Formats: sequence, structure tokens, C-alpha cells
Amino acid sequence: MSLLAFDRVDAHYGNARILHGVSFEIGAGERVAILGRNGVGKTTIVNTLCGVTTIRAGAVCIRGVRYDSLPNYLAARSGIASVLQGRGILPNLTIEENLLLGAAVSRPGPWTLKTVYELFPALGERAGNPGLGLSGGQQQMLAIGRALMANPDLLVLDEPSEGLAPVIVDELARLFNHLANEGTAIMLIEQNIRLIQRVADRYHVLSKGEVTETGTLAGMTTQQLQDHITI
Ligand SMILES: Nc1ncnc2c1ncn2[C@@H]1O[C@H](COP(=O)(O)OP(=O)(O)OP(=O)(O)O)[C@@H](O)[C@H]1O
Repeated sequence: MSLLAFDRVDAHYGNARILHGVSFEIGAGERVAILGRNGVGKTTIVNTLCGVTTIRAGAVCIRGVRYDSLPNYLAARSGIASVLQGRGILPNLTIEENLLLGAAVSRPGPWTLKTVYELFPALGERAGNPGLGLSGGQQQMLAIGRALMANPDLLVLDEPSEGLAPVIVDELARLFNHLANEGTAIMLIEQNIRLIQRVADRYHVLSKGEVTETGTLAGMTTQQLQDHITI
């Protein structure tokens, strides 16, 4: 059974239909990239998972159970944690308070303040500082650490490399591979070719709200990959 399945999903913002019959599945421990040019609906997939859009047709299922039939508190505990585009750090909270927000769903697992600080020592050294006092790379670590605090089975990453220097993006690639090797499935929405190639095994291409192509990264050249994400 898949961890996450979109089955012919039509998702709307108000009356604007953005996703048109989108289907894909992610199994335990898989590394899946969602590719596509700007504005095709990639973030809308994340928003649909977060309950921001209205699903007017099709179904989103988590471990075979329709997500929209779950009470909110169970959906939050479903084992899917998202790192949103722009990171979503709460500026008036300290680093530690931001991390603790991720633990609010109380899922058991290896990730605690202690293990997140071991992974990202820079966060532990500044635990009482405001989240926005961090560099861009450290803010991304905080956003990822906060998601890990929910002990997810699937980590959804929306453009994690945005605004980061290549050396930090390489660190992210190592981190995502480490998490995947430990069994956390990864859904990577990205436009950074190097990060996609280093992390993902499979891909789905989104175009104007529809999945138009699906395959393995091993079978795709860098130029083909570039063509899928360049305006
Ligand atoms: N809250 C909203 N209300 C109405 N329309 C929206 C909303 N958010 C996004 N859209 C529209 O939905 C479409 C898809 O946007 P989305 O952010 O999902 O694209 P994307 O593929 O993630 O793009 P990008 O790579 O630029 O982040 C766009 O036309 C956008 O203008």
C-alpha cells in the first residue's frame, strides 16, 4: 500500500481549478521529484495536502485511507510533514519554539530536540535566538528540523534550495539522502537540477495542473530534465 496517493485529484482555490485529475503515488522510503515550470501547480499539491485547497473530484489517500475523511487531528498525525516554500519560520518565536511546533502532533520516533540539535549544531547553539536571526541556510535547516520533529514517514520539500548557495544545496542533498537511507520517503519539488539528480529516483512532470510524464531519473538526460523545469 502506498504512503501517499493522489487519485485523479481536481483541486481548486475558490472557483479556480488548478489541479486537473492529478494521480501519483509515493511508497515507503521512496524518493520522488515533482517537476514542472513556474506556476504549473506544484505548490498546489502541497497546499492540497495541507487542506488549503478544495478537492472537488478524486481522492487523496494516506495509507489507503481517504485524507478528506480523516478528522483534522488525525490528518496532522498521518506521518506526512511539509517544509513549505519560503520556510515559514515564525519570526516572533525562538528557534527552539519553532522546533517545538513540529512536535505538536506527538508522533513517536527518533526525532527530538536533542537529535535535531545533534543533526544541526548551529540551531542548538542559538536555541534561544529568534528564528529570523539565522542565515538562509540555517533557516532552511530550522524548517527541516521542525518538520523532522513530527517524526514523519514522508517529508515533503517545496523548493528547499531556493536562495541558497551551491555549497549549502550540496549539504541539503547529503541530508536528504541520509534521511531517505534511514527510511523517510522524500517528495521533492525542485528546480535545482543538481539537487534533483542527487536525491530523486522517480519523477512526475506537472504541466498546467496535469501530470504529463512519469519515469525514473536514471532514464533522463540533464537536458531533458532542464527542459521540464525551464520557462
Ligand atoms: N491562493 C491562491 N488563490 C488562487 N490562485 C492561486 C493561489 N495560489 C496559487 N494560485 C495559482 O495557482 C497556479 C499554480 O500555482 P502554484 O504555486 O501551485 O505553482 P508552482 O508550480 O508551485 O509555481 P512556482 O514554481 O512558481 O512556485 C498559478 O496560476 C497561481 O497563480
